[in-house]
Amino acid sequence: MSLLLDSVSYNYPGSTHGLHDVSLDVRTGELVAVIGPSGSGKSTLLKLVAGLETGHTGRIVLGGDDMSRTPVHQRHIGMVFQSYALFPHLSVLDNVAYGLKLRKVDTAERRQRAQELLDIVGLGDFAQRATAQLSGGQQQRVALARALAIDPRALLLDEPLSALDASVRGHLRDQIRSIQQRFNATTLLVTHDQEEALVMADRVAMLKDGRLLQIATPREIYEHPASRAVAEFVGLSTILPAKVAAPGRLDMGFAELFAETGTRPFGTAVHVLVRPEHIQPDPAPDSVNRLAGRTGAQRYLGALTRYDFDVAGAGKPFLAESAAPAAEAIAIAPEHLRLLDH
Ligand SMILES: Nc1ncnc2c1ncn2[C@@H]1O[C@H](COP(=O)(O)OP(=O)(O)OP(=O)(O)O)[C@@H](O)[C@H]1O
Repeated sequence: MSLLLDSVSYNYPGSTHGLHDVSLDVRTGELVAVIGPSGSGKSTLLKLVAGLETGHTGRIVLGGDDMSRTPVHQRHIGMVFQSYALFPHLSVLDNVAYGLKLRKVDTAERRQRAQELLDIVGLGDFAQRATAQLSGGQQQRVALARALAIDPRALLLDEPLSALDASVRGHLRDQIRSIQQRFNATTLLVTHDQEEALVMADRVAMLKDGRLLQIATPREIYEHPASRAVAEFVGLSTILPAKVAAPGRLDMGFAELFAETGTRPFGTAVHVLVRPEHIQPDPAPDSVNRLAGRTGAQRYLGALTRYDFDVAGAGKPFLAESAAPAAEAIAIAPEHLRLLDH
């Protein structure tokens, strides 16, 4: 079932904060990750889709039905939040069966369905436990089973992994993704963890100040960010100002570099984005876009070393990653200098 937001705007009462003219579509079975800095409107977007906040303008359409005036419980949406929010006085099984009870599904059927879902999330043997006896990761899996038990029209995940430690998070990330795909659940996932977004999502939507800056596949948003704000938020990079000096040539102030300048006229001011993995250490002396300098701070990451490389006059170091840091020069292939117009 597809989910469409069409020019959705919302202000919290007495405030200018909220969402501003956000349009996006989530296709049936698609997982769209919503990212953005703190206060950018991620949770607000989810609450509007869920119906927990009301009074927006524009349309929220689920499977062809405009939900804008539909109360929370009639939207038939599954939700998983950061805080596990399980009912502590109910067993694991009864937690999962809860939504079915509200929908008046008979006892035998809802117990069977809840047990099936617990099996799917790998907690089949925990049905009779109290929720307090579960780890954080297990509680989040119960929350996911509970959200899916009602056969929801859409699934909303609000930072479902952020309270968990890194080792559990990585594993659960894969598990949630595979269950989401198995159920073909149309899903919005809010996360502040951009790696989580890139790994899990079919597409990533970036919000800032209540506005949608870009929605694109993980690869597209990483390799072709629509603006400086997106480039700075998604992945590591070095971003420097430059001017078009001639077709295919950039004046960086400290050097002239070859780059794909497109149809931009002479003198156009741009910013140049370079990803760490695109910086080649110690190129041949006659290499294109060779920059001499010296290595600064280094962080050993196992297979790779991440390091700063200082080029005189650049104003800030280039952030690079390679098996070994550069000794005296780096080079950046012209196609890896990404020009940002705003
Ligand atoms: N109940 C509220 N009343 C007034 N303003 C609010 C309310 N809830 C959130 N806001 C404001 O709306 C904006 C968007 O908040 P929201 O919680 O959606 O951001 P977020 O991207 O989810 O942030 P975070 O990553 O910190 O959770 C922020 O400026 C926030 O201060």
